[in-house]
Amino acid sequence: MATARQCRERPAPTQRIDDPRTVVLVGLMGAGKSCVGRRLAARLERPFVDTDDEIVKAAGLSITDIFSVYGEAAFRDCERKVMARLLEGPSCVLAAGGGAFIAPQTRALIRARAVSVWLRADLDVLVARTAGRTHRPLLNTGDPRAKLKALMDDRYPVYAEADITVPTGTESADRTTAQVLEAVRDFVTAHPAGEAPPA
Ligand SMILES: Nc1ncnc2c1ncn2[C@@H]1O[C@H](COP(=O)(O)OP(=O)(O)OP(=O)(O)O)[C@@H](O)[C@H]1O
Ligand SMILES: O=C(O)C1=C[C@@H](O)[C@@H](O)[C@H](O)C1
Ligand SMILES: [Mg+2]
Repeated sequence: MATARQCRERPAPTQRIDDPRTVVLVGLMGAGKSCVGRRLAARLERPFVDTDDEIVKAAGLSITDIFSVYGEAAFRDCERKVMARLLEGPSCVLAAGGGAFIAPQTRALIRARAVSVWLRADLDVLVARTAGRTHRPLLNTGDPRAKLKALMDDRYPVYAEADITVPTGTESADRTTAQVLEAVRDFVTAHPAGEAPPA
């Protein structure tokens, strides 16, 4: 079963990839963008940056408070600006917020400057991984499963535009990280930086 403990496993050996692009992880809440992103950064010996943390720092408020005080539209505005700043900065592993890739201008920037990885999980996995946590305002409803299902229907066709898709389920976070690492290595070999992104 997926548990928070899996994020504290001992990291595997480092394995750098000689490619200047930032690796951006996208996917729904609970997909593992933060958990796998942190591990991937350690393995690639790159800085790890989490968009949600950067938004909290910039706003001086928790995500829950940004939603409740200013509303979701203001949060999305902040998210777009923070993503643009991070994508202009030094190469890193970037855990995007769950909705970041849905904004067309953010998606275009990611496509131009980064390698994107969709962590694709099914509904049961997402429900299990997000259960009992209160820091995700979109899921603080009477029926988080229904909300996740609605978001899947809206967003999965968009996440599918990512350069790479890695399925994630009941395997360990280390295992997912290893799969992402291998997929990124294959992608940058097939599509070197400086070439036009694949159609
Ligand atoms: N194979 C796995 N890969 C990633 N996370 C896993 C895995 N197995 C279990 N988990 C657990 O699932 C949870 C994933 O949560 P995480 O915060 O990383 O998701 P997220 O995609 O960053 O969500 P959000 O969009 O809300 O920030 C963590 O508690 C992690 O320990
Ligand atoms: O999927 C989303 O829209 C969100 C995901 C989180 O990462 C946060 O960015 C916020 O809770 C909204
Ligand atoms: Mg996260």
